[in-house]
Amino acid sequence: MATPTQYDAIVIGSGQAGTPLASAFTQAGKKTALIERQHIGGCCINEGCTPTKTMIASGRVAYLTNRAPRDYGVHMLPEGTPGSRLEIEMTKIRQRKREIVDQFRGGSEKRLSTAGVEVLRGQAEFKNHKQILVSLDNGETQTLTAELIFINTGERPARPNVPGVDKIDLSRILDSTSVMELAEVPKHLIVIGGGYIGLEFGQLFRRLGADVTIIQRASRLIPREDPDISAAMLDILRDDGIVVHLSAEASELTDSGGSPITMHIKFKDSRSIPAIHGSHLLFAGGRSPNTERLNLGATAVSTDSRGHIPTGDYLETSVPGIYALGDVKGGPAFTHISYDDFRIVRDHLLSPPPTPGSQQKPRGPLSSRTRLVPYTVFTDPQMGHVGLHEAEARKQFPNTQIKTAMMPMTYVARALEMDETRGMMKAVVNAETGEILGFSCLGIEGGEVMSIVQVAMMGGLKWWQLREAIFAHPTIAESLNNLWQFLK
Ligand SMILES: Cc1cc2nc3c(=O)[nH]c(=O)nc-3n(C[C@H](O)[C@H](O)[C@H](O)COP(=O)(O)OP(=O)(O)OC[C@H]3O[C@@H](n4cnc5c(N)ncnc54)[C@H](O)[C@@H]3O)c2cc1C
Ligand SMILES: NC(=O)c1ccc[n+]([C@@H]2O[C@H](COP(=O)([O-])OP(=O)(O)OC[C@H]3O[C@@H](n4cnc5c(N)ncnc54)[C@H](O)[C@@H]3O)[C@@H](O)[C@H]2O)c1
Repeated sequence: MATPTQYDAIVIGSGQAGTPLASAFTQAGKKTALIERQHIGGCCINEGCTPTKTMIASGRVAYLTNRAPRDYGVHMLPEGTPGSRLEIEMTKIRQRKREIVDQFRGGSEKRLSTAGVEVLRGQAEFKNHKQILVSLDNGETQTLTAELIFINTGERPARPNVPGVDKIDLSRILDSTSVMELAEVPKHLIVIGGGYIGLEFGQLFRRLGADVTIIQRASRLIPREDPDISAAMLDILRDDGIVVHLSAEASELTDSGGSPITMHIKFKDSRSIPAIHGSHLLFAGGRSPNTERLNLGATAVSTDSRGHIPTGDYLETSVPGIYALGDVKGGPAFTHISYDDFRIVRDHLLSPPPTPGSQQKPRGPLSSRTRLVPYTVFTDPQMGHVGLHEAEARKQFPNTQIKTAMMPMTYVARALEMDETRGMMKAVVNAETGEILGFSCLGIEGGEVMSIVQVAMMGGLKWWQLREAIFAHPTIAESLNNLWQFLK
């Protein structure tokens, strides 16, 4: 048997943490191997954030084009004549998406090559807690060994588990990756799952002209969010013409009659509706971790009931020297959190970059437990959130007076001027100290508004300092002066 090749560090998976980590280790003079079985850059660049947000940009143009004559007095002539209607060129939308993905992936590949990282293309699995076997794409195998091993293998779409799904033509059953490769707009897209993926794609395809029905098992959409936000999101999607069934599950799928997909729906209460018919089914019911092919049984690395790898505050697994970063550790499943996992590991195992003018680290000791977690759902309007939701704050601080401020976007001058008044803002504060504990903005540019409050939270500003801050007029940000009048 060939002697294993010795490295200082092995990174499995070229996700949002593994890619910069491999570069940082190599640049620190450590012999590092990065093993990737599919695309450099992982999910975000290839199948997640980048392609979805590129296509969602087309959806917004379609939305505004539809509203242009009615709401903004903007006309494209000739109009009102037979044949004047919005036409969607799905292949052009898809091509734009492919080009942006290629550009972003190429950038990642170039950065790795410039850093001098040794990239192995193939599938990695553990032989023991210090050795990795790689089944290379060229059919050969290679064994590597290192004192430090980093798992950044991410997640993949969970398989649809609806009875009858195996009888449906496979080209009609889509996940978050294949739905972006459609050459035509589906006639009627049935979306299973009312989480971020279901909402972003459901709204996109509605805007491109599809009938869309969302079937959500939970009693509300985006159930991890504040109930007030979920309710406002439901209003927005219904206003867009999307049919939403809550507390509902597909009980059976059949391929019958003129429609390719017939779905029978079971509600948690006594409601019943006739079967619905769709042209395509998008399964957006969650994601599963890529751990089952890692042969973790050859190590003592623990996994939870769903296959995620739990870690400590500094991302070490149950085995010293083996770390897990990104979605594979069980969330929060966001690109910027995976990237921050890279920062945490870098700062603990390599020297952190110096902070100009100070001996201190930029954020104090980095840890996955103490960080603020912001995120944005790219529906339109966006839903940006940072920190605690009201219920979380009340649970975490039972003996503290918690107050909330809720303001509809109809109170925001800039939103009125733009005729984009759907949604609301909600802030959660410690009423005794003035500390801002959490903030959500479901509204036009909600992600950007949230980021302003995030920076205020990072700087320890009290809510009244935002009330008195001078913001340029008329920005959406200036509504952070007015929000606090609703505090109770
Ligand atoms: C449709 C969609 C939209 C999204 N939109 C957003 C968004 O707008 N904003 C946001 O913050 N997040 C978004 N996300 C989530 C985001 O993409 C992930 O949180 C992010 O990519 C972090 O992933 P990661 O670093 O854990 O690993 P990943 O990016 O998933 O990379 C893991 C890599 O490991 C490789 N791999 C797996 N197993 C092995 C093995 N055994 N051997 C070798 N290689 C292996 C895989 O091929 C993959 O390249 C979205 C996700 C989806 C699906
Ligand atoms: N903008 C962003 O940041 C963004 C966008 C997309 C995805 N993501 C990340 O990807 C993760 C996965 O997203 P997701 O939307 O797939 O998962 P999710 O877990 O957020 O939502 C899935 C939803 O589907 C429902 N569901 C599951 N099985 C069902 C069934 N059989 N019938 C009806 N409903 C069912 C669940 O109740 C749940 O609300 C997110 O949690 C997020 O971290 C982020």
